[in-house]
Amino acid sequence: MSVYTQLTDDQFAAFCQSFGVSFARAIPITQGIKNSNWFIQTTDDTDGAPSYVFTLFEERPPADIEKMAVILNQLDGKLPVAAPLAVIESEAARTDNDKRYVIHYEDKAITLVPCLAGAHPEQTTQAMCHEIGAALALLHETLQALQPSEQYGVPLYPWSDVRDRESQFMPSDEAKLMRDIWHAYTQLPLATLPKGLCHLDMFADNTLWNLSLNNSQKGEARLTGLLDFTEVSAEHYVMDIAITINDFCTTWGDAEQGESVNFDRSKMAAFLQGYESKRPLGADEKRALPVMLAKAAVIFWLLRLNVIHYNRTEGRTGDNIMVKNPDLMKRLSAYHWSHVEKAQNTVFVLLNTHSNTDQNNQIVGVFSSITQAEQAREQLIRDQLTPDQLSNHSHFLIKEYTLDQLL
Ligand SMILES: Nc1ncnc2c1ncn2[C@@H]1O[C@H](COP(=O)(O)OP(=O)(O)O)[C@@H](O)[C@H]1O
Ligand SMILES: N[C@@H](CCOP(=O)(O)O)C(=O)O
Repeated sequence: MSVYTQLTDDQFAAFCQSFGVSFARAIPITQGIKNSNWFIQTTDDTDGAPSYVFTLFEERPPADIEKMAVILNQLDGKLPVAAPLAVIESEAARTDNDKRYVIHYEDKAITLVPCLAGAHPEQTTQAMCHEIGAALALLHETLQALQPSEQYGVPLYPWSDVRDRESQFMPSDEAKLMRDIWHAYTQLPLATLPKGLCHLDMFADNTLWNLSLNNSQKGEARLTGLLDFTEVSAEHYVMDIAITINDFCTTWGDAEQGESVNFDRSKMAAFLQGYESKRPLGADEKRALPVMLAKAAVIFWLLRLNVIHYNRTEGRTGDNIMVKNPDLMKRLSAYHWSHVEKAQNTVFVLLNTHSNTDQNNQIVGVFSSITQAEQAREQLIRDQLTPDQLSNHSHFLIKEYTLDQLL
């Protein structure tokens, strides 16, 4: 559980009053690792269910949280988000265009948002991956209205500083893995990949779903909440896609399960289908995805090491501090990187098995991806064959080779 700052009931009551809410009880929230969160019951909550969530932002400065409030208001009505309540101002202070959503406590921002229904999923299904894919695409599209995006997003965290600090203490193979992935990322066409406001932390535990037994059995869990917009920044959409895929499409094992990390490629296909139902991906985004998946896992490997670093240096200890296991993200990075390396060492050879010039198969072309080889085969068939020959083109074969097989 993460509650870093302790507040008295009198403080809660006064802060809630600023938002026009009559405080009855604060219940610490057990999830979350960045901020202090409480469910708030009001004096009108006779059934005991809390109406609001009170957040004290431990890291982000109040100016960033004001930006987050604008973003949430932009998404409100399109996606299931909890937009912050406005501060009740005196008549003299209030102007229509000047609503405030944040109050301050010791230079930290506080917001009060409606409590959304639903629960965090312990497991995901293909249908849920499809739905979150569509929701993320809608988020990307909707936030395009806020321009220039850099002005609405918070600055990206300086992950390369964390990498430099942490990689000094890593075994050399882990530091090499991180370095190789980072290098491959810098080789992507970063200047031209589409960019805009991204959530950057859309993990399953930042989403809420209607998971009633009936719905789960029928595979009909519905998305009821998108949470934690503190990291929204201008970034490549494909990075946001990779971050979300990494969590939704992976089954994370705990210590008893040997900290296993099982990535499910059919869930990823469902996610991408959902995403593309709202925003089709460009060919360059698709090509970048395997490296982005590895880079996204590296970022969260570093993020978790960074939380441990700050807990240590700031003396934050105790039962109410939750940490997430960096090693799981390290394993996911290694898994994705092994796919990138395999793809880098694999070629797809298009062969004409009915060649007139030789008894052997004739090599028509060598391609770095199966898609390119298939496109070339289709083009060849369209260019060379008459319509009645089209049905019989099975002599064009595509074979997969590793580079060392060709030497
Ligand atoms: N509007 C909300 N409705 C319901 N639950 C919420 C809401 N906001 C936050 N929570 C709960 O609080 C937890 C922590 O919130 P989050 O914003 O993820 O905190 P942190 O930034 O510390 O990670 C969430 O995982 C969720 O369980
Ligand atoms: N989702 C991240 C870290 C941020 O945690 P949150 O609970 O504050 O969303 C992770 O899993 O490492």
